[in-house]
Amino acid sequence: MAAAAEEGEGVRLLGGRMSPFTMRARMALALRGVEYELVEEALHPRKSGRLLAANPAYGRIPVLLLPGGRAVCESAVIAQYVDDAWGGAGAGAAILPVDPYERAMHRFWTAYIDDKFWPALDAISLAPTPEARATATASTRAALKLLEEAFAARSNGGAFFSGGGGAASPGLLDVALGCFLPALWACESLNGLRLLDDDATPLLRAWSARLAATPAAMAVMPETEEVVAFTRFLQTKFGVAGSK
Ligand SMILES: N[C@@H](CCC(=O)N[C@@H](CS)C(=O)NCC(=O)O)C(=O)O
Repeated sequence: MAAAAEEGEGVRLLGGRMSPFTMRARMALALRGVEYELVEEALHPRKSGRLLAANPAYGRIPVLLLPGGRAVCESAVIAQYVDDAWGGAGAGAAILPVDPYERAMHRFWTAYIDDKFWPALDAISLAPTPEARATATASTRAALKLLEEAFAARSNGGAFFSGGGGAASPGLLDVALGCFLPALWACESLNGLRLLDDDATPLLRAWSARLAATPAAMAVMPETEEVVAFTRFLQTKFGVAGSK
């Protein structure tokens, strides 16, 4: 394991096992070989004082708590912090590419995933009407199409978005999109859809299977059935009728 960024008590991650953003942070920690404790935060019926103190800006999980009490919030920021803080001897492969343009591309597409792809995917299962569900499905497919093109451009024929001429380790963009795979598979199952398939998104479909088979993903991705049950719970909570 890589040495912790600071001396003292261990690294902790405030998060939730079913939270995709927590999965993103956990995959980054695993890729860098960082030892940490996952502290499960119950967001309902109210958030803990610990979470609100650690993330007063958003009050959201995940939050990385460093020895000494400092906190890093926002999953993409956490992934990049982990990359910066736990490099060096004994660390796992780098999460961001070395090339400045590729680094910029990883950050750009990570923001796109959070701003466009995830809200569209999330809206499919939580849509209040069949029309809204159809609109969200079309937006999700359009986003995946762009991400398919991004994969072709960034992977350079390699196994992951991180490309690098055959580099076999996932990077920022892999964990940024990969953390939503369990939700995507659950959405497919709940709504009788294929979102990743060999016709529209052959590269992403193959990538998704490769990423899910990595130790970093296997350690944190819940079974699809668990995510289906969690989505049904959310549908009930928000008073939304499922499509099946
Ligand atoms: N942009 C944030 C999103 C985090 C997020 O939405 N977390 C959810 C759980 S998956 C949460 O804390 N929800 C509670 C809330 O929004 O109040 C990140 O990347 O970390």
